[in-house]
Amino acid sequence: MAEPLFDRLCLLGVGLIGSSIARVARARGDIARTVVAHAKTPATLDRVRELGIADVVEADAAKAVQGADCVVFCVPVGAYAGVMAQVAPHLKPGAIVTDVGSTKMSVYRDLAPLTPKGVHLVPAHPMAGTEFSGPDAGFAELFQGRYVIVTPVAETDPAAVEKVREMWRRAGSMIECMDPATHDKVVAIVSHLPHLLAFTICSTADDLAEETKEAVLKFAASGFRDFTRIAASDPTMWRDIFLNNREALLEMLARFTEDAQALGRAVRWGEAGFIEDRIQRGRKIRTGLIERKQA
Ligand SMILES: NC(=O)c1ccc[n+]([C@@H]2O[C@H](COP(=O)([O-])OP(=O)(O)OC[C@H]3O[C@@H](n4cnc5c(N)ncnc54)[C@H](O)[C@@H]3O)[C@@H](O)[C@H]2O)c1
Ligand SMILES: O=C(O)C(=O)C[C@]1(C(=O)O)C=C[C@@H](O)C=C1
Repeated sequence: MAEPLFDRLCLLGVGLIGSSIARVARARGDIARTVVAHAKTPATLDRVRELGIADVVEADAAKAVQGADCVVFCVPVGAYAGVMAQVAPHLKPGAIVTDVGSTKMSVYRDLAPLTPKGVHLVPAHPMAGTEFSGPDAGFAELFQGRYVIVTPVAETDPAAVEKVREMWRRAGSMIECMDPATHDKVVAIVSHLPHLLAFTICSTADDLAEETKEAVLKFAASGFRDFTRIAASDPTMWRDIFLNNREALLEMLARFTEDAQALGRAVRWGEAGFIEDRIQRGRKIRTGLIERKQA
């Protein structure tokens, strides 16, 4: 087995993503010698102890980061600045601070000004997840075969970037580097807008059920069900994502609205060719995704 990459890895937040990192680190043994886990609530801390997925479980964030050579923010992106304010004075000189947050410009905005000199900030985002949250939801294979986007900037230390890349390689992921603004645009269309649509379609169906006093959802077959899986995601996490990728999300929503209206217009005027073309494009994207997965 290769030497562990880190002596002490500290996870701030042990929900779906943090607990999956803890599990893969434990399963492999070559990511960290010691895994320290910090969470906000006593219930989560107790559960992490029961699950036995970390070597040290620490209620105090400042104590948790002490001596860690890598600290991973695994909390909702809206909590970053507050957590960093607690831990910054206690970070080891030369330590790497990385994260798993779904937005990346906000990470620079919230963490960079508080990061002590000599500590390396290397933001990252695993493109892997589920609709479940909390420490029980995690699993060691979550990152297997999935992309992780790392978003260094010109000043980022290349050696620190390489260590973060290697951590994700060992977790089974494929790594791509991207600038933070491009990242936020890409995820706005492939992740944030689909969630916004899913939350909205469920609310609309719910309103309709109230208006018609009919159990609309009783008749939901697999099309609507697919939306409800996404809509079951954690409210705090998604509130924070929407508010911290506001510009890119609103831009994609505006484009989507225009395109949806164009399709609506085609339906109104019976433009069969236009309608069929849109459906064909959807099928092509689905087929392409499946082919890429099999390749
Ligand atoms: N769920 C996904 O599919 C997914 C995928 C990729 C990235 N992410 C990102 O990963 C991060 C974590 O998401 P998750 O799905 O693991 O969420 P989660 O709700 O399962 O876990 C969040 C954890 O953070 C803790 N926490 C919240 N506020 C805190 C605070 N102020 N101080 C300390 N701990 C705090 C919670 O107690 C919990 O342990 C988010 O930033 C999210 O954007 C999520
Ligand atoms: O699979 C899911 O349920 C997810 O929502 C995962 C998903 C995504 O949209 O693809 C959600 C947010 C993350 O930042 C990355 C991945």
